[in-house]
Amino acid sequence: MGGDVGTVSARAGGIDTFLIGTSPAMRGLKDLIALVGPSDAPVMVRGETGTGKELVAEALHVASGRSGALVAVNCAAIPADLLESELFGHEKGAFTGAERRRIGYVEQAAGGTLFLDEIGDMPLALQSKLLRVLEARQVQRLGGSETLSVDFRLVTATHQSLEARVREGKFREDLFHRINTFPLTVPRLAERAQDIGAILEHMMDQRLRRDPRARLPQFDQAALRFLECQPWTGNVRELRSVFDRACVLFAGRTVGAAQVEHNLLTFAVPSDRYAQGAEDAGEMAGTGASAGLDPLPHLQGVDLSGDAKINLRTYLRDIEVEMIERALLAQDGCVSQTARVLGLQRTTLIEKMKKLCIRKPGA
Ligand SMILES: Nc1ncnc2c1ncn2[C@@H]1O[C@H](COP(=O)(O)OP(=O)(O)OP(=O)(O)O)[C@@H](O)[C@H]1O
Repeated sequence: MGGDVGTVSARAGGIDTFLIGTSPAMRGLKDLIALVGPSDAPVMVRGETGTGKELVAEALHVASGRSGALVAVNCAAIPADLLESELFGHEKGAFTGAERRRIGYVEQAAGGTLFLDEIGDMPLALQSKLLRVLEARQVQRLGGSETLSVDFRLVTATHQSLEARVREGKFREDLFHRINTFPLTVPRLAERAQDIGAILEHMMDQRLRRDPRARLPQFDQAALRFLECQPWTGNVRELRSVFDRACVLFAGRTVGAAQVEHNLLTFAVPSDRYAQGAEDAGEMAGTGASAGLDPLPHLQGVDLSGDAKINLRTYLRDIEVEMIERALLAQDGCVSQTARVLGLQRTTLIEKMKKLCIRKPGA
């Protein structure tokens, strides 16, 4: 979908083919979709931005078994003065510029589903009209005298608190109750982090379908664990942009936790992408200094060519201490999370902390 409005034709396969995830949070959501999908009652999909509310609307349409179209309208993206005629249609000559009859989205959704995204942004005057249409199941085009019966299933979505909009006088309470028969909340990505691997695979499949010769990045286990520990304030949309970045920066290569941290979560071009001569990351690690590449962060300023001696064991221990301390800080002192981020068993991390005299932050 995307954009202001779209008509979506039914997808082949069930909802599991596009609404990805088998975590308990996603399973709960899919069970509810299967339960309320076939009923005619209005559904309100809630959830933070980028959680997949539009996909849930699509899943509800598929689960409804309705043969008509899914018509998706983003109420925030259409200028307020146009929204009314876009939704309800108009007759020729209804207003200046109405050169021909227009069938509105409500009519287009007959026998199918009308998805009103960002319903909280709908102007108050239009809210009254929508309520009338929902109550009467009839619509009148602007400038028209005919009353048309319409049979559509309403799904709405919002990322804002409609209760707060009602309190502020910006959303009609009667409409709120009318459309809130089945509220469904799409969980944040951080609440279903275990689905990240499957969602990434799905994104890879989508890319391969578009371009069968695409060279895709491969996320290793440590990279996946690292991704699973992120806050994901932009939810799946943010994950998609990390994936898109990986497709450019690590096409056909393996992505580890360090690349995720340094190049994907905070955008930075990996040094071997703009240096000459390095063929892969392993080669870069081995020859970085001599090939004129940027050295790995911990080797910056270290001169291995002169007489200076380095105690490798002490050097590595310092790196280990620094990594553990930084990870503990980033994970608010949570040892289990820190162990996951570092790819260690919890007990191994505790042993290392004892041995290296590392305390939890604030302890
Ligand atoms: N469970 C999922 N499986 C696969 N892709 C997903 C999933 N959830 C979301 N996405 C993808 O994440 C992106 C954002 O999803 P979507 O537009 O549905 O979010 P939204 O909640 O409607 O966001 P907004 O509130 O900003 O409109 C889309 O590219 C969508 O395909």
